[in-house]
Amino acid sequence: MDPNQETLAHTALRLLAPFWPIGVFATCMGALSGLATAWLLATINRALYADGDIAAALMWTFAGLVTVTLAGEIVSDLGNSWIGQQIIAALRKELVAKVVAAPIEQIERYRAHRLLSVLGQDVDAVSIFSYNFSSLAIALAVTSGCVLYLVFLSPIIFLIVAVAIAAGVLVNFWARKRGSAFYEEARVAQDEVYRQYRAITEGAKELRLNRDRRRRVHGEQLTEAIDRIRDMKVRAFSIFMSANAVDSALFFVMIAMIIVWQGWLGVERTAVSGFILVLLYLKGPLDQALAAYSHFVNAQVSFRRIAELSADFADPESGFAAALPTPAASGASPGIGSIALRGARYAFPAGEGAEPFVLGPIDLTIRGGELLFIVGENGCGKTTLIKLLLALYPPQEGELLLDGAPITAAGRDDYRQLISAVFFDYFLFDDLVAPDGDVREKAGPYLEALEIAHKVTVENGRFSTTDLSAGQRKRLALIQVYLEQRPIVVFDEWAAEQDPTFRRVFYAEMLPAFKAQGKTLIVISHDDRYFGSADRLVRLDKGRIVEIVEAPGEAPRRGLPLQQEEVA
Ligand SMILES: Nc1ncnc2c1ncn2[C@@H]1O[C@H](COP(=O)(O)OP(=O)(O)OP(=O)(O)O)[C@@H](O)[C@H]1O
Repeated sequence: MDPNQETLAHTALRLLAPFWPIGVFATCMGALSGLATAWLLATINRALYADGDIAAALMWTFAGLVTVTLAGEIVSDLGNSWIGQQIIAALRKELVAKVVAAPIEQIERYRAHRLLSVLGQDVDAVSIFSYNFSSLAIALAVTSGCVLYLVFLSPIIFLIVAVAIAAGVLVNFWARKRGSAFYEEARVAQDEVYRQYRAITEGAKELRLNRDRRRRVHGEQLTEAIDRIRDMKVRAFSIFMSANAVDSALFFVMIAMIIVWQGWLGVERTAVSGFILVLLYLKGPLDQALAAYSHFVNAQVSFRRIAELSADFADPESGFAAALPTPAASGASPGIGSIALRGARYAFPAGEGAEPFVLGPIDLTIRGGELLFIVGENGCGKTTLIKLLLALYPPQEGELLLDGAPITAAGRDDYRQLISAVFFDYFLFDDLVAPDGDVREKAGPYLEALEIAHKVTVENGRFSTTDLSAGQRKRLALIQVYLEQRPIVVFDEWAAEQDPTFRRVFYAEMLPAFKAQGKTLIVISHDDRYFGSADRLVRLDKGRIVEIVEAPGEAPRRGLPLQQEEVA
């Protein structure tokens, strides 16, 4: 295992640290309850053998011990459950914080379905264990109290009990090893289930149109993965249930041995009945503890996944402190001088049997206030280039400069706050965030101008609906860009879903209007009809800049294919 990865125990202790006083108190109360239970059983045993009437003092002892037992159990139960929930909440927050602060390439590599599977299912598995933790803690406390009483009653009989306990521990150790392997396999199948959940929700339309694919996704891939989880969990449960059965058998064999050997061992009858009373009482808490144990093994498997995610996302991007104000929030955003890539190169990791895609080396200076189009065939690297320009991917070689100064790792997040973007695979947030003022008032004129005011209003800072056509949804994404008032604006094929009229409005009116405000515009486009609207056009091919055309609207073609060195 990776040494950086924490074990379940380490993490539990780390997360438990802030609550240790309550934890110690709850555990002490549980132990007190355990001791009181043992004492209670001893009192009952004595009362059974008492001559004549039971003394009032004994009754008071009985009542007092019942009160202590119940109070201890309740306090311990509440305390441990509360701490369990605190730990789960802390774990959730810690993981979410790591994902939010992780470099974008890390999230892309990890894949959404695996991420959701860990954040959902694995955290839930640990959570279920934490619910059971209090019963486990109480059972252990009660058992410890009872064991003390048993040693006091008869050390010789206790030896038999100790041998049986040791045998039980060995059986459970074996069960854990076998059961854990099955839980592990079930966990692998769970990733596949989450992958297919995305397919049946996000690919719902396609699945309705293609019966063969539907059969494959539903009837084969998903069903097989679900069945595999069921089979593996049933096998794990069978192992744990078999271990429980062996433990129960050991338990009754132990009682039989005590009864049969009592004469030979020369133990008093009160001690024998005390033993049997305590052991029969203990059966309940022990069964509870064993049930919690299978949840514990499952939680351990899930926790390994959580630890892997934690380790994978261990290096946050710097400058992510939530308290930092967004630079653009401090008033109207000033224009920028230039953004430049110098010898910048970015390569994706090679896929199986495929050459890795390499962008660069790129030398490109974008002047402040210009309208730059990035064009080229599918897969030539346009989106990768803007991810470099947006500091979403750090260049593996070369550098990104703003006004001539390199953007360091620490400055990346600040730099990104200068940019508004609508990506091709954008996410439409239904709430609006603006640096200042009332978003309702501010968004109104844009809703009108974008011709969606009859469909959408802004209520309490949110769009009243986002159930719109693809083109209309993209117009809503544009409203966020208007409200952000940032000096750099990036559009990745924004107009792809727009009707011809609105496409023209975008290129002929909206882009020039942004430019008139002094914004620097980077636009990825396949709309060659409108390439003439650009101040400059950069053409990419296979990850390299092959052409830069100045004022493409002024002449049919002024640019010539360039050598890479000439492109700066
Ligand atoms: N996350 C990724 N992992 C590995 N390779 C990737 C990844 N994203 C993109 N690529 C590769 O990088 C190449 C460039 O992709 P990019 O999205 O930059 O192209 P593009 O020019 O924007 O294409 P399009 O016009 O289709 O949007 C692609 O050929 C693809 O194989």
